[in-house]
Amino acid sequence: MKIYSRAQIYEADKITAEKESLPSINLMERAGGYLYEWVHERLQGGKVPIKVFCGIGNNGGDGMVLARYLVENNYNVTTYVVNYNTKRVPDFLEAYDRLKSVTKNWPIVLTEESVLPEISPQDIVIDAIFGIGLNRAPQDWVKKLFSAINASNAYVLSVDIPSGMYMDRSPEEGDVIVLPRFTLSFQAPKLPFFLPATAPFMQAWDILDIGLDPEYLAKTPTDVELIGKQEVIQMYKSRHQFAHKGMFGHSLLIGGSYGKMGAIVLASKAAMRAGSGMVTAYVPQIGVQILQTALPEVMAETDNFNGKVLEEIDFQTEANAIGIGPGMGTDPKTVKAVEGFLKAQKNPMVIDADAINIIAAHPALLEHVPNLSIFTPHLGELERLIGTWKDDFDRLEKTSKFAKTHDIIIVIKGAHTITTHDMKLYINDSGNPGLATAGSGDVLTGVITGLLAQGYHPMEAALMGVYFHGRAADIAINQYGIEGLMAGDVIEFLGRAYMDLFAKPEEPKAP
Ligand SMILES: NC(=O)C1=CN([C@@H]2O[C@H](COP(=O)(O)OP(=O)(O)OC[C@H]3O[C@@H](n4cnc5c(N)ncnc54)[C@H](OP(=O)(O)O)[C@@H]3O)[C@@H](O)[C@H]2O)[C@@H](O)CC1
Ligand SMILES: Nc1ncnc2c1ncn2[C@@H]1O[C@H](COP(=O)(O)OP(=O)(O)O)[C@@H](O)[C@H]1O
Ligand SMILES: [K+]
Repeated sequence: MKIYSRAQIYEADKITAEKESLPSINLMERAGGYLYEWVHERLQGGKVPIKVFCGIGNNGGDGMVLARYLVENNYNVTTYVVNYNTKRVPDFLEAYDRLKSVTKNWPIVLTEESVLPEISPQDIVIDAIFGIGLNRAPQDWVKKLFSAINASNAYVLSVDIPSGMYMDRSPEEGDVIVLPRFTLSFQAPKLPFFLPATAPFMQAWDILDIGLDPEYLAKTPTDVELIGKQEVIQMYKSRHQFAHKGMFGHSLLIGGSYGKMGAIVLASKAAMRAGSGMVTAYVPQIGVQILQTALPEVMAETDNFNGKVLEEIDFQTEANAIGIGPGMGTDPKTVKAVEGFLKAQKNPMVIDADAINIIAAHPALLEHVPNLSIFTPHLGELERLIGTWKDDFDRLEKTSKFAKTHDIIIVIKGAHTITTHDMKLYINDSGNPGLATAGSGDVLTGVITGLLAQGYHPMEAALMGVYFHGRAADIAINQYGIEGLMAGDVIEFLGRAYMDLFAKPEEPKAP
């Protein structure tokens, strides 16, 4: 699914109005109408007090249209104009007039001088104060209103985006954002819905299709995409009946050290479950027995030393894809081995954990990393690789520039893992906090390596791998719960994640 920028949303709005030869207020009427349908479906005429807070821009206009529908349908509504600016926009004014024409209870105008209204926990609050147009810090009295809404314990429904949330920067000290129970966003999700500093405000949300011009939406390329089941289905290649293991590639997982063999065991097993025809693990001698006992399906290769860490990386396996890093450590002998290894590589590979740390500490090695290699850092590893950042948006910009400069793919792991290549961002839509457990990153490395070995393009392997990893965890928590989930369980559910691609949605239960 495409995620549009603010400029693209405004453009879509303009083009839709032009194409339909309708005044832009009609789009606002449509948006407000859909908001009303959503609310009405849930309240069914109930007399709960509804407080609609409207700004003076188009977001406020949407709120005004909703308020008018609520008034016309005899709901118990009080409407407020949060008059934060003298520049009331024309469509807002029109919607405001239309509301005033249907009721004697005109909206209450709030300014800096006003006493803010009491909001009780039984109220429903509609937050239509700021939408995607917020571009500077609101005045203190407006922030006080946001705080009062948040402190009220009322059910808060935000229109389009929680007021106070910016489209292009994370909150800073002193910023206040409305914390809604639900957000109804128009047409498509927005980037901040997925970023660590702002996603916690999006506890629950849905998209309202307000009919922006489908042609414009379809043909406009976006810098950001959301990757879910539909996108992964397009990349998936099914197997034919006469397939044999030689057709699905040989994965080589390099890593492990004394006390950290589990990481490479997990990665190797995950590569098998992801469908790699064969898997070999290249580990220090100390780890061979552990690996062979844990995973009879996986072959082992080892170095010619007898230490606790890898001291050389020299293998016979003719691998279709290599994943390096899990449990490997950063011993100086291993660093030397990685240097030698990287200089000999030509094909894209998966670079994780200590392999990232080694490259971060020896940036000259980057020039030997094959193009389109996939780095899978968590935020700590990413910072070592690219340096610090100001906020979530700055991190995305710096990471995508770094990936572009070195022609690599970077998978930024987190609650919403974001993959970047060629200045584009791909946000993953699967996964849950059950994955916040030791070893789940190692599993991801194995899955991506296994997909790469099967001949998927590195971008497909990265996006599909991240999706399947998260989806497997989503299915697994039905059995293990979020707290109970372990990395090894995710591997056991990878097959189910594949099957789920084509699973029919459950039939609704008979009444
Ligand atoms: N486009 C679409 O497809 C559709 C959009 N729709 C709706 O429109 C919403 C976007 O509307 P919007 O552009 O009018 O912006 P909104 O958030 O209402 O802010 C109003 C203005 O406030 C100003 N301002 C900013 N920060 C400020 C501050 N701190 N303190 C004081 N003032 C501040 C700033 O103007 P400025 O003063 O910078 O000129 C800004 O323009 C969108 O979220 C959705 O709900 C739907 O109707 C249907 C289709
Ligand atoms: N709250 C969360 N929601 C969804 N996925 C998560 C969450 N926390 C962690 N993950 C995922 O779990 C994995 C953790 O990887 P990593 O930090 O490398 O763990 P480890 O080093 O223990 O293997 C990543 O794929 C990350 O995206
Ligand atoms: K809002």
